[in-house]
Amino acid sequence: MPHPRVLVATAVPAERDAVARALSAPEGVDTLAVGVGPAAAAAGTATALARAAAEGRPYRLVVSAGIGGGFPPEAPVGSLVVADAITVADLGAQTPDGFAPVTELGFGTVTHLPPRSLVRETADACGAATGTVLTVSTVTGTAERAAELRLRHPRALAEAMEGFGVAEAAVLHGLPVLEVRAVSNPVGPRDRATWRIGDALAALSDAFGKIAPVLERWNTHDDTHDDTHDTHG
Ligand SMILES: O=C(O)c1cccc(C(=O)CC[C@H]2O[C@@H](n3cnc4c(=O)[nH]cnc43)[C@H](O)[C@@H]2O)c1
Repeated sequence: MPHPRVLVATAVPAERDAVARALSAPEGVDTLAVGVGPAAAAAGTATALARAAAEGRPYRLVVSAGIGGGFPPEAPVGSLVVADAITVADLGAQTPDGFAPVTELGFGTVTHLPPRSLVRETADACGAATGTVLTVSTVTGTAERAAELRLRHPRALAEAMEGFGVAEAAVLHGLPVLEVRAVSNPVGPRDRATWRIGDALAALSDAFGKIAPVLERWNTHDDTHDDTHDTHG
């Protein structure tokens, strides 16, 4: 069987291309645009993982990558964030007492934890901050919602729309997962004019030039902490 590979799942082709052009020896790392949002990300990633396994060339690591919103001041536009926790922020129920995550309702999980050693090595290689990256189905558009998210998730550095979906697919296949985000905009009041998508894509590409060797050599056995779930919401 050929050496198992790494799958990097992005939302859109522009992110996929930013990652792919940074890979000097792309034999071990595949890039795939799976669509925007957690459902498309989960479906696209799970399909790719299942197909690869059925063809006898399974993946050993899955990476969710792309642009994202950064919580100021810790994650300014143009900076990089590597998730040490991938948390879905809006999967639950609105109750008279506020938001209740699905875990409080007795279902599923809301957080996947990437392997510690992989987070550390990846962040060191590209100069990224590490913290929680939230997955949302609706891009935050007000200061009030940003504050609410930070109150609920004090370690959150960034939000995006795919990480948790990619992680669910990876865990289903028994694989470790990582999330890497290049910050294109602040999380807060919606102001499309402030989005720096080109700068973020350039930062994403630069980051993958530095982290590809880490991804290629990282071995699951380096870290056993890859399937622990935080149930705090
Ligand atoms: O409505 C807008 O103003 C707007 C402008 C440009 C792009 C969008 C998106 O919805 C892009 C979502 C896409 O990019 C990731 N992303 C980037 N920044 C954020 C964010 O602050 N919050 C959530 N997701 C973000 C996301 O992963 C999607 O793939 C909207």
